[in-house]
Amino acid sequence: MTAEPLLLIVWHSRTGGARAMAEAAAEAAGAKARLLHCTDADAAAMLAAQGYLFVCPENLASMTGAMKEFFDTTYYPLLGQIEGRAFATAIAAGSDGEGATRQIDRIVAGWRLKRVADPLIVNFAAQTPEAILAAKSLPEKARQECADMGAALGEGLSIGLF
Ligand SMILES: Cc1cc2nc3c(=O)[nH]c(=O)nc-3n(C[C@H](O)[C@H](O)[C@H](O)COP(=O)(O)O)c2cc1C
Repeated sequence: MTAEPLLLIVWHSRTGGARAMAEAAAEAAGAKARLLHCTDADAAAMLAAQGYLFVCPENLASMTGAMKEFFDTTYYPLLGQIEGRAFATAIAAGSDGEGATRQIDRIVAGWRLKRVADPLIVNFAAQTPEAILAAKSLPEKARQECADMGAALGEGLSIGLF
C-alpha cells in the first residue's frame, strides 16, 4: 500500500466545468490520487506527492486568480525541492485555453517539473455572458479524456515510468 497518494490533483472552478474534469481524473486514478481544491493545497501536499495534475479554467487569457494564488504561495517554499517530477494540465475554456496552459508551463518550468502528457483543453464553448455564468456539464467525450489522463498519470507514477 502506498503511504501517500502519488498523484496530486489541484483544481479550481467557478461554474463546475474544471471541477468535473478534476473529479473524472481523480476517479480514474483511484487510490493513487489525492484531489485538493487550490485553496486547500499547500507545499506539504505538493511534497507528499510524486506528480501533479493542475486543473482550472482560463479567465481573461490566464489561469484563474485562485489557482494563481496557489502557485504564488507555494512557488518559493518548493523551489529546488520537486525538480524532475511529472506534471500535466487540464484547462476548462470558453474558446481558447492556451493562455492558461502557457502560464502554468512557465511557472512550473521554474520548479523544473517535467510535462508527461499533452495539454488537455476542454472547450465548453461558452461565449455569451449568460453561457459563461451558467453551470457547466462535462460532455462524455471530454469526461473520458480527463479519466484517461488521470488513469495514465496514476499508473505511470505507480510503475515509475516518469
Ligand atoms: C471572467 C471570465 C473570463 C473568461 N476568459 C476566458 C478566456 O480568456 N478564454 C477562454 O477560453 N475562456 C474564458 N472564459 C470562459 C471560461 O473559461 C469557461 O466558461 C470555463 O468553462 C469555466 O470553467 P469552470 O466551469 O470550471 O468555472 C472566461 C470566463 C470568465 C468568467
